[in-house]
Amino acid sequence: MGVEFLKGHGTENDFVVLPDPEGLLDLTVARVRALCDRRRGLGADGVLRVVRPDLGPWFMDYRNADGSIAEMCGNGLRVFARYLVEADLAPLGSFTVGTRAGQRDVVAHEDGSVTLDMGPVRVTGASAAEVGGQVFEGVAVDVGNPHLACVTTTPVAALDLREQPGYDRGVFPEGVNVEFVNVLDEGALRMRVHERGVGETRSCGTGTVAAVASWLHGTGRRTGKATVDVPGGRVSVVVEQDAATLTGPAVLLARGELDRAWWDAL
Ligand SMILES: N[C@@H](CCC[C@H](N)C(=O)O)C(=O)O
Repeated sequence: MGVEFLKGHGTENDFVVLPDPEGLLDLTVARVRALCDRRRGLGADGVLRVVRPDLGPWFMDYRNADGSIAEMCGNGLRVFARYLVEADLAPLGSFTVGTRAGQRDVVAHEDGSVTLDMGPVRVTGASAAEVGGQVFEGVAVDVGNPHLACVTTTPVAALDLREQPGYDRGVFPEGVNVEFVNVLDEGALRMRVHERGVGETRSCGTGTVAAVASWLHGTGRRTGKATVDVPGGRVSVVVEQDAATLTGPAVLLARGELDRAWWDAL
């Protein structure tokens, strides 16, 4: 028997989903890297292992494409929730999923979109990123995982994000996801992101929440809402005093089996 997989994406942030309810898969760094490689594997920004410890809530075991572990993934959690519903493992509507950042309530809608409780969002201080010699002032934002969200008037489309943006390793010892944000209008943002453990991606759900928190912070507010346009589509974010929600699409596009010999040889 091969290893069951599905492929999905949320605003083109794409994932390999590995159903593994009993936690039997040995998901090594080498296997994650091979799965995510766009030439020698299926290709993805990350892996979502679907496990159910002790028959409690389903748990999203998220890995970045380089094999590193991250606390939370907003786009991945929408895809994860969509998989649970399509596999009849969770109902349409509300249920809870465990993540390394804590339990998250999700609402799977009939149209395929998913709304996530993103937990509390905290702006923890000022910092800066550097791209091509240009310095971008921003703020550190904790969305369960670390972000440096920089609101700028430089058009984000003009940035070369092929390399890791420079950042202060003293502020972000575990690495950081870096967002560049343009304000299009009140409540309408555009964002590009360089993700820790991946590189530039077409979207980052936690990053969009950080972007909205950063924009609000810069205008003297702690709460508010915005749409965020990313290269892969659009999501909606609401930031409240001690909570935030993220709504956006979740797509499953393929399912199949990994060749067992390929998997075992990794
Ligand atoms: N793409 C994700 C974030 C994935 C984790 C991130 N790269 C990290 O290392 O923190 C999202 O949609 O939130």
